[in-house]
Amino acid sequence: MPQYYPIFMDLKDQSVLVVGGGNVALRKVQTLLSHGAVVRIVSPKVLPELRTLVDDRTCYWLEKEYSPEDIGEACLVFSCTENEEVNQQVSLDAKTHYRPVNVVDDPEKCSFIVPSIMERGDLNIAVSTGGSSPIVARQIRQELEALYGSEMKEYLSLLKVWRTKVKTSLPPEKRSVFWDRITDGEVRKLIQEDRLSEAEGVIKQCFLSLLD
Ligand SMILES: C[C@@]1(CC(=O)O)c2cc3[nH]c(cc4nc(cc5[nH]c(cc(n2)[C@H]1CCC(=O)O)[C@@](C)(CC(=O)O)[C@@H]5CCC(=O)O)C(CC(=O)O)=C4CCC(=O)O)c(CCC(=O)O)c3CC(=O)O
Ligand SMILES: NC(=O)C1=CN([C@@H]2O[C@H](COP(=O)(O)OP(=O)(O)OC[C@H]3O[C@@H](n4cnc5c(N)ncnc54)[C@H](O)[C@@H]3O)[C@@H](O)[C@H]2O)C=CC1
Repeated sequence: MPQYYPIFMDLKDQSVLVVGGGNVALRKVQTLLSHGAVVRIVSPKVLPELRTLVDDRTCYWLEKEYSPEDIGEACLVFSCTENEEVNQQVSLDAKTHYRPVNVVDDPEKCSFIVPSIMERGDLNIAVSTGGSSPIVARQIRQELEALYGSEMKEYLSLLKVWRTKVKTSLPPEKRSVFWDRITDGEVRKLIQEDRLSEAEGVIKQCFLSLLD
C-alpha cells in the first residue's frame, strides 16, 4: 500500500463530528478544539471532562446514539465508539458523503489517520508510523520536543518579520547568503539563552552588511 499523504488542514470554524464520548473521543476533541474546530459530539454518554467542555459551551453534545443524518455539514468525521458495527456504519456514511473519516480502532475503515503532533509557535511537526505503532509515533514526538525547545517560537517569529524585509530589500543571491548566515545556529542559540536583543543585533548587522 502507498504511504498516507500528509497535509496541514485549517480547521478554524469548521464543523467536525465526533461519535462517542470516551477516552479516545476526549483525546481527539481536545486536539480539534485547540485547532479552532467547531466540534459536535454524538454519544449517549460522555466523560466528565467532555461534559465540562460542553457546559463551558466549548463544544456541542447531542445526547443520543449515532444516526446517519448526524454527518450533516461535518468536514471531518471521527468514530470513537467501542462498537464495531457503529464504527462501520459511521465509516460507510461518511464515505458515501465524501467526508474524510477516522475510525479509532481500525485503520482499514479510515480514510485518514491522526499523527502525533508537536507545536512550537509556527513550527508544527507531525509524526506518523502509518498505524504500525502509535506508541512509537508518540516516542518520536517526545524526542523531537527535546530537540526543538520553546526558543523555536521566538526564532520563527523573528525570521518571519525579517523575511518580508529581506524579500523587498535584497536581490535573490544576497537573500540566500543572508538566510544561510541567520540560520547557521548562532541566532537560535542566543534566543535559547534569552539574549533576544543580541540575536536581533546579529540579524541587523548581517542585513546591513549585504545592503548596497
Ligand atoms: C491508526 C491510528 C488511528 C487514529 O486514531 O488516527 C491509531 C490506532 C490505535 N491506537 C491504539 C492505541 C493507542 N493510541 C495511543 C495514542 C495515540 N494514537 C494516535 C494515533 C493513532 N492511533 C493512529 C495511527 C498513528 C500512527 O502511528 O501513525 C495518536 C498519535 C494521535 C491521537 O490519537 O490523537 C496518539 C498519540 C498522541 C501523542 O501522545 O502524541 C495510545 C496512548 C499512548 O500511547 O499515548 C494508545 C494506547 C492506549 C490504550 O490502548 O489504552 C490502538 C489500540 C491498539 C494498540 O494498543 O496498539 C489503535 C488501533 C489499532 O492499532 O488497530
Ligand atoms: N486509536 C486509539 O488511540 C485507541 C483506540 N482504542 C479503541 O477505541 C475504542 C474506544 O475507546 P474508548 O474511548 O476508551 O472507549 P469507551 O468505551 O470509553 O467509549 C466509547 C464511547 O462510545 C459511545 N457509544 C457507544 N455506542 C454508541 C452509539 N451507537 N452512538 C454514539 N456513541 C456511542 C459510548 O457512550 C462511549 O462514550 C475502543 O474500541 C478501544 O479498543 C483504544 C485505545 C486507543
